[in-house]
Amino acid sequence: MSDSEAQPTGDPEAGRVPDASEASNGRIETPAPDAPKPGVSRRTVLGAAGVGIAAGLAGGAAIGATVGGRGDSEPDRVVAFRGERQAGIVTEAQDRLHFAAFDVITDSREALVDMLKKWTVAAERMTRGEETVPGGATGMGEYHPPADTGEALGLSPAHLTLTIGFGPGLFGPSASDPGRKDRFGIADRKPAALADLPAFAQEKIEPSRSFGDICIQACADDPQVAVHAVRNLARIGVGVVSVRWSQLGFGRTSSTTRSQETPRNMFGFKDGTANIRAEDTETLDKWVWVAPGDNPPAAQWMTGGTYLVARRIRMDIEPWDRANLKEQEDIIGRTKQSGAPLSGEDEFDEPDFQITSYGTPIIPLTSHVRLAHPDMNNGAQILRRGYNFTDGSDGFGHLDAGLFFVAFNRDSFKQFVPMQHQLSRKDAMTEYLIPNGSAIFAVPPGLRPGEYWGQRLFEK
Ligand SMILES: C=CC1=C(C)c2cc3[nH]c(cc4nc(cc5[nH]c(cc1n2)c(C)c5CCC(=O)O)C(CCC(=O)O)=C4C)c(C)c3C=C
Ligand SMILES: [Fe+2]
Repeated sequence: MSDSEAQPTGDPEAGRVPDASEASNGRIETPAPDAPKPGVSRRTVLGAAGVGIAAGLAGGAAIGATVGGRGDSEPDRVVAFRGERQAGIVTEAQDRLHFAAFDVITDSREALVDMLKKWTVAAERMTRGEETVPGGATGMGEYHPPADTGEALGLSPAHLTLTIGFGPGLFGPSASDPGRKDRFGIADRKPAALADLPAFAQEKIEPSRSFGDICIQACADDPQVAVHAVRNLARIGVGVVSVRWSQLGFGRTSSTTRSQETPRNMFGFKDGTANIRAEDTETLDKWVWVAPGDNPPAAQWMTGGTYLVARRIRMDIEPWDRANLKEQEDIIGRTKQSGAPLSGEDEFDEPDFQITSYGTPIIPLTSHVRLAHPDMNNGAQILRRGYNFTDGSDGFGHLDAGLFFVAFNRDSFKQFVPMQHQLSRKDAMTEYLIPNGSAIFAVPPGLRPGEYWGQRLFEK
């Protein structure tokens, strides 16, 4: 975050976020002229400025958007904010998550759109490792609350991605508020696939951990960068939105590019082996991205987008830890050491569900991988992008640990929902799981230059 941009001044207008009246034709003009160019971290500019070569450096760098949208080869760790898709979906999964769901607390469409414009400016800046506004943390004068909270000053952009989604409640009645009106005149623009998730067997959904009108998924390789981003968006949104619930995640439980090692979940098993990857473009088109034919003209704003399902799944790790290794492996359907299916030898071997031993399937009928596999789900696939969590203990001697499950799919009611029904009824792992948070959001496509978050939804 920039000290170099800070222009110490007593002028309260200096570096403030432009408001809606300043944006011509709804376009957001994002980069401050003196801001580091994409691809140049705050730290780089700071160092370079010290020897007087900042301008040359800033002019020469480019965004490091690789196939997963993340520039691992770039030392500066910036993921492109704009593009055909929102970042944070096929972007190589970062190590940390701060996910926040907001209630919209105003009935004013103008106030909501104004906030979305401000959010866009701040979000794009933060993904570049900049303050929400130039000089926001310390450069706005002594007598004004800083426009950036400051805890990311000096930190790398850390591959921060900010992904926005809109919940069913934004469009009128929903599970969180069944009596709600169409406050923003957008009910006709609600896609059919943006409906509340049904109840599933064995879950204990807590409304205070569920639903939401808008979500922000902040992923980064530094937890402080992700938390700073959500905190500052919440601060900018005061009076328009309030945080309904949020979740921190500390270790990814999926891989989203072929170059990533498969991580492990809180059961100690490799998780993400059979996930869809950024490189699987045909599979993504089939199972993740919304196509023009999926929606009527009023909901075309979702074309190129996807639907995000979030589930907070507490894992009963203490009883799990007392289960023997064979029992654990039979529940998952893969070996703990290598992650290979019980029918194979290597992690990436295709599971063979036909093989039996003494008449019993080697991959048990109640195993997780069998029941979640496309063969058992009419071919359906989903892109998983979840995180581990531990939120202290429950007061009864157990860790409140689990998996914050995030999945992206083209139509949750044809993909996630039937899969989840099957798992919650038959999966042996269910005995160790307590899903207690649940939400669905429509995630629009990425932004073109000058667009703001939600523009295609709110502007006809
Ligand atoms: C409804 C969808 C799914 C939920 C909810 C879910 C929860 C969940 N999963 C694990 C651990 C593993 N899952 C694995 C594979 C896997 N899981 C799902 C779907 C849901 N999981 C799918 C579609 C798949 C892939 C199936 C396939 O095609 O083979 C695995 C195996 C490794 C891997 O492929 O990722 C593990 C391990 C936990 C712990 C959990 C809830 C807490
Ligand atoms: Fe799973």
